[in-house]
This record gives sequence, structure tokens and C-alpha cells, in this order.
Amino acid sequence: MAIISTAGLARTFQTKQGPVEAVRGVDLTVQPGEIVGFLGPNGAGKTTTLRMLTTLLAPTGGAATVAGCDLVREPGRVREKTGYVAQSGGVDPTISVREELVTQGRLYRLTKPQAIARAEDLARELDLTELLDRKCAALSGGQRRRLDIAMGLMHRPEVLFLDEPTTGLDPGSRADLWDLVRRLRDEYGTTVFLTTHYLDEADALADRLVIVDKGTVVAEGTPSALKLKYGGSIDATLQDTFLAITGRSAPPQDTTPVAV
Ligand SMILES: Nc1ncnc2c1ncn2[C@@H]1O[C@H](COP(=O)(O)OP(=O)(O)OP(=O)(O)O)[C@@H](O)[C@H]1O
Repeated sequence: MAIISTAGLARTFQTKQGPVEAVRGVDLTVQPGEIVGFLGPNGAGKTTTLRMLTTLLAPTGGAATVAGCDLVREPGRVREKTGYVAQSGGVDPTISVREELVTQGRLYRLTKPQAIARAEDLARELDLTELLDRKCAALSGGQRRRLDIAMGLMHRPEVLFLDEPTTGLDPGSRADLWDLVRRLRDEYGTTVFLTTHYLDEADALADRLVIVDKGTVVAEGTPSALKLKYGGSIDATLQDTFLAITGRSAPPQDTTPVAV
């Protein structure tokens, strides 16, 4: 059974300048344990879709289930089973990494000893152990990103949504994050749904790509299948494939990675 299933999922924003159809009827099916890359040009509707699938934003049309729960009727259960790491997470700069993680665990109703143990496990997995007693304000950009991800994993979600998880990370930290995503899937069967503008990341990490443009799905398939169908050959680059599908190049890559 699909772990994410959407039919005609839509969101229109009402603005002073008139309605903005950010997502116009997205149909998606994701199987348990899949790593899906959700790609598209700037403004295609990726974040809006993620915010709906994580119950942060109500759809204005269509229906969806996530981890067997209806998005609109059972938002609390969807939240229990999903983790969301937004583009910029909100951490409290005045408290320590450990306190931030334990507080997050407590919000998900872990007991205090469970939350402390989970925080230490995740710190180990995300290379944060030596930073556990450091104030969040004193973390580098890359360390902050790893903390954001640890927070999204405190309740061991069945589905993890990552919005541009490696933007701003240096190459070594990106590779570590890819390893972590693969381990989550292999060891815990976690389904991972991630947006990224790094086409090499999508190519290396995702089992399947879903490409959106102007609020609708315009192509989907394995990276190789998309290269063959749209790029003309299995050896085509994903950059050329993306260009063929959307008529636009992928947005410029972040060329100034932060140190961790
Ligand atoms: N709260 C809002 N009010 C009005 N329009 C919005 C709102 N949020 C998003 N939009 C518009 O909806 C469209 C889709 O935005 P969204 O952030 O989902 O795109 P995206 O694919 O995540 O883009 P990016 O790659 O730049 O992060 C854009 O045109 C955006 O301006």
C-alpha cells in the first residue's frame, strides 16, 4: 500500500493581486521505503506541496493520505508519523543542542529518559555529540542544518520530508547526509521525500524523481528512465534532462558552502 497518495492536491493563495495557484492538482504515489526526489524550477510548488503533506498548510482542493492517515481528517496522526525539516528551521538560540532535542522529543510525548537517550543516539548518527552542550546560537550553518535534521527524526517518523536538506553544506557534510538518508531507509525503512536543486544529489540519492512545474507533475520516473525518455540517452546528464522537461536549467547551485 502506498505510504503517500495524493489525488488532485491543490493550493491556491488569495492575494491582493488575485489568486495564485501554487499547486494545481498534484497526483503522487510513494511506496514505503522509497527515496523520492521532488524537483522543479523556483516557484514550481515544491515547498507548498511539502507544507500540505505535513499538515502545515490546508489544501484548497484534492485529497491525500500520508502513512495511512487522511491529511485533512487526521492531521494529528499524520504529524505523529511524519518528520519535516523545513528550509530554515526554528531553533531557540539560547538553549543547548541537547535541551533543544529533548524538548522536541517531549513534544512528541517521549518520556524524559527516552528523549535523552534518543537525543544522544541521533547526535552520534549526525556527528553532533561534541556539540550537545553548546548553545544553538553558537553553531555553524552546517551544524545547524544537522540539528534541524536531528529534530525532525526525534520521534523516528515513518516518512521524512526534507526541504533542500543540503543547501549550504560543504561537500563532506553533503555526502554524510546522503549516507544518513540511505541508512534511515535501510535500517528503519523510513520513506524519504526530499526537494533539492542539486541534480547530482537527486541522481545519487533518489530511487525515483518527480518533477513539478507550474504546480503540476510534468514527469516522473527513475533517474535513468527520465534521462532515456527526455534526455535522449541513459548517459544524458540530469541537467539536460531537466532542461528538456521544464524548458529551464536547474537554478544555479550554491557555490559558497559553509564550513562545518
Ligand atoms: N503564502 C503565499 N502567498 C501567496 N503566494 C505564495 C505563498 N506561498 C507561495 N506562494 C507562491 O506559490 C508559488 C509556489 O511557491 P513554492 O514556495 O511552493 O515554490 P518552490 O517550488 O518551493 O520554489 P523554490 O524552489 O524557489 O523554493 C510561487 O509562485 C510562490 O510565489
